[in-house]
Amino acid sequence: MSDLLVSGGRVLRPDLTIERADVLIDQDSGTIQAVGDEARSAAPADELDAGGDLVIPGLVNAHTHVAMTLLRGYADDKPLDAWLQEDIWPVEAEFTPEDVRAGAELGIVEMIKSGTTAFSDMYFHVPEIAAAVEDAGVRAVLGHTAVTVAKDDGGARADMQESLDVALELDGAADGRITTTFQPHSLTTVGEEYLREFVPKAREEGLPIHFHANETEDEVDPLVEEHDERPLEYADGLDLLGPDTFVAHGVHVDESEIELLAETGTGVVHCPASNMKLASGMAPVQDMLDAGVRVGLGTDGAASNNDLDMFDEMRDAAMLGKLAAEDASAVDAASVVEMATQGSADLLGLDSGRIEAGANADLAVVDLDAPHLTPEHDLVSHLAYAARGSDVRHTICDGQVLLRDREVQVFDEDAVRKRASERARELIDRAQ
Ligand SMILES: CSC[C@H]1O[C@@H](n2cnc3c(O)ncnc32)[C@H](O)[C@@H]1O
Ligand SMILES: [Zn+2]
Repeated sequence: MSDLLVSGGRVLRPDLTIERADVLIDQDSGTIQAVGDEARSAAPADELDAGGDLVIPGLVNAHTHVAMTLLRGYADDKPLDAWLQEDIWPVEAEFTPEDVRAGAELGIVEMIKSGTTAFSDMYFHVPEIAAAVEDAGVRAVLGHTAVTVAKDDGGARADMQESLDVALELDGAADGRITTTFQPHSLTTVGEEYLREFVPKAREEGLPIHFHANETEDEVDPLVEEHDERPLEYADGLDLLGPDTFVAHGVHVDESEIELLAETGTGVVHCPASNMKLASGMAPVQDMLDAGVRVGLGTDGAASNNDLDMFDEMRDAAMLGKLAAEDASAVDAASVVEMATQGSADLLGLDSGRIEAGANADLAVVDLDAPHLTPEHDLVSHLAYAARGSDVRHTICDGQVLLRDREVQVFDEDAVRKRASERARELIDRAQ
């Protein structure tokens, strides 16, 4: 048996208490074998020093478009609809499979370096993203995102079918590190007739569903006008809601929709940075938590954030949650740490996000030896408000060391950056 000992650190336990403990990992099964006294192994095959550090569950980015790293800083300071229609979609039409691979590798390197071990993605050329995930050793929930607007019937049906096919083909890839979702892009960009035809097929196949919902008022208002019901009521009528569904954003949800989310067990991925940058609005996160809605956290793509750092996202979620509730006690530090770990992992169906024997060995080790993390009154507060992705010293996923003393082990970081820069430049040249 091959084992790995993470030694000398303080460990964030599932109840958010902190304990001085070693963590023993079974690398063959990729799970945590023991935490604390039982973890002291006579001669582990490998050891990671966590002296003075905080060992936390690997962060889980529950909604992104990883290859959009190529568009970081390309189009800023516009609202969602204009940003997509005028800037993003015209360039995305030029993406080649190689571009998606280069963007995915860059995004994965960024996530590994900032302690994220799993992500849920919506994009196209998905086999390229899967190949990057396989090589990197991270976990991912992938899928092909279908859009039917501005397509003829044949093109629209082919796109919906591709979303089903990709989800069925890639489920379980990379030794089980890849799982999948069926992905209509949103309730306004996929026509009702296509949802009526394909959602039952996805349900029959037992596929989880991931889509954008209630992101902006400009999206909600025409849906209410057309269907004479709230967007999530419309979605429920199409069998889109349920415990196997998670929606991205959920900004403009009214009380009845919050109740519906809670009743149906539908998850919401809160994306605070993107919602602020595109001026989409403030999600009522504390109201959703109070109502028992399952809430996770995501960065959205790097073109609307503009990074994939989940520490930033925790801080943004706490800050924006207070503003939305007009209550400084709303969306507190513990809530955002839970959202970024167990909350997101739960939505994605992963046994990650908690440091406990039997769970997936997905961990990040945070170096606390920094002025901005001094003094140490409350380490959960530090995770939410003060720590940065660059404080991550080691990252482990599925029992394998992906980042050791801030060095990426699985990719040549410089080569990934160079390739992504070149591809991004050529892509923009082609699009103009
Ligand atoms: C067709 S692949 C996925 C699609 O989603 C686009 N996208 C990126 N960010 C958002 C967002 O906040 N709301 C809706 N759609 C978004 C991305 O550019 C791809 O085209
Ligand atoms: Zn998105």
